[in-house]
Amino acid sequence: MRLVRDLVRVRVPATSANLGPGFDTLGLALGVWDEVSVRAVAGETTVRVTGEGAGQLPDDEAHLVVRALRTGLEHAGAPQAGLELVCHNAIPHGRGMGSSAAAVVAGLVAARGLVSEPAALDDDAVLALATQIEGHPDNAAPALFGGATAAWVDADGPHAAAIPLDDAFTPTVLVPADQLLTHTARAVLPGEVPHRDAAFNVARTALLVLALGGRRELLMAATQDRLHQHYRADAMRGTTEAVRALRDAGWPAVVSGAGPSVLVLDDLDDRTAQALTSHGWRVLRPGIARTGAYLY
Ligand SMILES: Nc1ncnc2c1ncn2[C@@H]1O[C@H](COP(=O)(O)OP(=O)(O)O)[C@@H](O)[C@H]1O
Ligand SMILES: N[C@@H](CCOP(=O)(O)O)C(=O)O
Repeated sequence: MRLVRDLVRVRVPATSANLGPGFDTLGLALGVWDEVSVRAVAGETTVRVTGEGAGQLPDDEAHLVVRALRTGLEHAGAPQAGLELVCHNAIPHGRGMGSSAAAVVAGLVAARGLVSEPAALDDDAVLALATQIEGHPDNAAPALFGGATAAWVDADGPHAAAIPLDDAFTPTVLVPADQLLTHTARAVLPGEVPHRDAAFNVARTALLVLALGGRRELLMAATQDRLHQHYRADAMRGTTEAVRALRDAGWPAVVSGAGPSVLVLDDLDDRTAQALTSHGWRVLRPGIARTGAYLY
């Protein structure tokens, strides 16, 4: 295996995981995109970042996209080289919009673009490596494939399947000012949950697949959760309050990923959006990314 290109560019979408009941399983690709260009060079690795994370991320081998790229090159049996990265980031960090999965998928897909036998880094391989790095497949799957996905892990590794999405489906994302890192939000989850809560979520997750396909009357019932949101409530009080108020008003709101953003599985009305903006929330109507990461 060798490197056949010295410059590749990748785009990768934001993702919202869980969608309420589908903890570590369901995910949705959103139309907010990070762009990374990668040049293989003789010198040492450098990273330039604009947009989200500028001035806060490592500018060397410690950068997450570089680490994922190295993992991809190693998996493909390709030689390592110095790397010159330019990252234009639009996905907010530490907000539950899958920025880390996007960075990992960007690095792995960039590695695919650089090597002589890209099949060594086909979608199965990228999903497996991204899941290893992330620890769960629910963001990596929609970041890679686009649309809505159900992801699961078997003895032979992670898999994903597309969930049919109603064409008229328009999500809204509410982004707070504060970050909450995913590993912090995962640390508060219990090791075990009551059987009745597991059964509760199984029912809602099944309903949600129907609701996403067009059975919108099921959306409120389908977005209930007992596996993660209430355990995390104290770590994101503003989010918990916003989800509760929105649901009381009839909006299918859930915590986006591990939070603290809120995902509303509908097109929020302007008046409510303005009220939230005046309380410090950024209101995004990103649309759905129907395709996942791609080289361009
Ligand atoms: N585009 C990026 N480039 C480099 N590192 C990133 C990028 N996006 C995220 N990260 C790293 O991942 C962290 C956020 O990941 P995480 O806590 O999983 O939150 P989320 O994925 O929900 O945004 C950031 O603080 C940063 O260390
Ligand atoms: N299933 C994960 C999803 C984390 O998503 P992120 O966008 O917050 O990284 C979890 O709930 O921990």
